[in-house]
Amino acid sequence: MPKFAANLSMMYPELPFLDRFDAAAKDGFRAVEYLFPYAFAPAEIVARLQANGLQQVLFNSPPGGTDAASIARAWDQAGDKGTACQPGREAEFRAGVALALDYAQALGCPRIHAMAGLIPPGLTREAVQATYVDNLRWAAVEAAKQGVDVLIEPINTRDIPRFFLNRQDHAHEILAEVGAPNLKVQMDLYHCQIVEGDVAMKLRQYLPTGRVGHLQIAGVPERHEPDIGELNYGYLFGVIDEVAQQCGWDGWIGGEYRPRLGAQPGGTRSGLGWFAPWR
Ligand SMILES: O=C(O)C(=O)[C@H](O)CO
Ligand SMILES: [Mg+2]
Repeated sequence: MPKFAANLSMMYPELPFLDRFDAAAKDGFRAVEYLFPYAFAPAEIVARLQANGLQQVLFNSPPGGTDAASIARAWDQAGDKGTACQPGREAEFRAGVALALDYAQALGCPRIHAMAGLIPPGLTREAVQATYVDNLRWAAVEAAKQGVDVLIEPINTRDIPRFFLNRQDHAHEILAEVGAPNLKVQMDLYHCQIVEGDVAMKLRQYLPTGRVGHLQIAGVPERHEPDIGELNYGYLFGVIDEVAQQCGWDGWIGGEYRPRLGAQPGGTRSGLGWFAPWR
C-alpha cells in the first residue's frame, strides 16, 4: 500500500510553517517532507515531529549559501537551485551538505535531496558533469557515515530553465558513474510526465532497480492536487503498489503540489479527496 508524505513547503500555505506539522498529522499523514529546515533550530522541528508522531522522510540540502539567511537569499533572490553542478562552488556545496547532514541526524531523516543547480552561463551540461559527479561522490561518502541516502532529482526546464538534470535515464547514468550505493533518484512523476511521459512504464522500469529513493506526485500541468490534470494517479498508485510488492520497494510518496484553493482557510484539507483511500 503506497505511503504518502505531506510536502509542508507547498501544502498548507494557509498556515505558518511550524503549524503545518499538526495539520498534516490531523489530516492523516504519517510523514512529512519539505524544502529547507534551516530557518528553524532542529529542536523546534523535532518537537513538532514528536508531538504528532510524524516521520521526517526528506528535505533538501541548501540550494546555495550555508547559513539560514544566505540560504533564503539563494533560493528567493539569487535563484540558486543547487550548486552541485557548478564549478567553483564546491566548498559552498560541501558546507551545505554538512549542514544538511547535521539536520538529518537531529531530525532522524534518512535521506536528503541535493539539487543539481543550473548550468552556468557559457557552459554546457557536458562541461559541468564532472563537477556534479565529484560533488555527489563526496556527498555520498559523507552521508554514508551516518546512514543517510543522497537523492538526485530530474526537474523539468519549464519550471526551472537550465536546470542540469532533467531525465530519468540521465539520473540513473549519474548513479552508475558515481558508484555509491546510497546515491539514489528522487523520481518526481510531475516532472517525469512533463519531460518524458510514459510514467507507468518508467515506474515499472526504475522501481525494481532499487535505486529510486523517493517518489513525488502532483497534478500536471498546474501542479495542483494529484486528482487534477492529465495523469491518472489512481492507476499509477496501483502500478506502484503492484511493482513495490514484486520488488520490495518500500519508499514514500511526497505530495509536492500547490493546493488549488491556495491559502484559503481549510484549502489544503478540502483538496485531500485523492488521499482518502490511503489514510
Ligand atoms: O522541484 C521539485 O520538484 C523538488 O522536489 C525540489 O526539491 C524543490 O524544488
Ligand atoms: Mg520534486
